[in-house]
Amino acid sequence: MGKTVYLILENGRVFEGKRFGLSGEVTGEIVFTTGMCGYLETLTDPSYYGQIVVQTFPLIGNYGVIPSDFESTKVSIKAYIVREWCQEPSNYRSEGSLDTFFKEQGIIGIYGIDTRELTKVIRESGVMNARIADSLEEKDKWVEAIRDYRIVDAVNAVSCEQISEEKAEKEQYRVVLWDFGAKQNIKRQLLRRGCTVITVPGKTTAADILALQPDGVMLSNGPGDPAENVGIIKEIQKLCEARMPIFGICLGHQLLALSQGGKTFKLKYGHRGANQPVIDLKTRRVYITSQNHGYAVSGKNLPPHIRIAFENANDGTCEGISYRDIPAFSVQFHPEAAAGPQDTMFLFDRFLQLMDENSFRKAL
Ligand SMILES: NC(=O)CC[C@H](N)C(=O)O
Repeated sequence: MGKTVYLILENGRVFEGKRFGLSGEVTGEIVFTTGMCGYLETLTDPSYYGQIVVQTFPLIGNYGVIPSDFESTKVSIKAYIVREWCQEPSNYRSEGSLDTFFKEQGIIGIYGIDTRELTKVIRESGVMNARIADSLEEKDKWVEAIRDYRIVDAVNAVSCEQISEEKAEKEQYRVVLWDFGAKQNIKRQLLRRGCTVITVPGKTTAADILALQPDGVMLSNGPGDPAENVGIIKEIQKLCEARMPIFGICLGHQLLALSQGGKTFKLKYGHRGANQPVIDLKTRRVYITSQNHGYAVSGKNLPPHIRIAFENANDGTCEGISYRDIPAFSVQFHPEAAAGPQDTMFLFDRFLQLMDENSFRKAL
């Protein structure tokens, strides 16, 4: 711990820091999140698969490691970059420090870097790749080599392998959670509302899902470029043709739009944090949301049956869609929060209403 280590950016910039967690060298896509708390939810969000995550908030690790705050069972990030990490966390729920946790999970950590300067570079140049190296001897080689790094086959890398079911205390609905790298708080919010949740792997077909006779399908968040999931997009299209009630979140929102003729594009540096304002275009009310995404659905040339329902108040990008001719809606932000504001939790209740209005299973 504390050994000098270098962060080499694709644009040639180098930052020097100190090690914690696992030793070793790694390449990844470097992104920053502005969340001031919730580092455990960030670390265990499978959507960060393949990425080197930078925290702009300087004090990290202060309340230790608390497994009940995890959003998945493992850490999918490539590496973690912080200004300062707390070596003696203080919290009755803590089960250890980040250093120990990173060694168990096989994660490389760097501290002592000017994360605000690093964030400014990413904001100005745009998202890029980076390499964590023990020396600068091969810097020029790596600056060239890391340009080719891409996050591919991401959903398969993080999705569950088997179907599993968790019963609600008082079952009112049966919902399939299509796991593209789902955050656990999506399942918790469904269970809390009387939904028995059947979690299925990313590679599941529409026919398999329909055979489970759900009242609705939740399309989960997840990592990578949405457009690479050609097979899943086709299966979602079949669910829409069967008029299955659908609620999509983040990657699920993007895949649903792609299945309905929409397009996605990569943002300059993404939206990641817990203070992203979105406008409900029907009520003009602004909600503060939790977000973690590098792609967005294009608001241009949308097919006529797709209506933008939420817009990002900072940059005007699409943050939510409702569909005119199918029982479906989706949002780019995270209504389940974890971490972040819970202003938009009501969307889970809107999903229950959608299932009531379309009573799919009862119609079978
Ligand atoms: N959290 C997510 O679901 C992210 C969606 C997608 N991988 C993106 O980066 O835009």
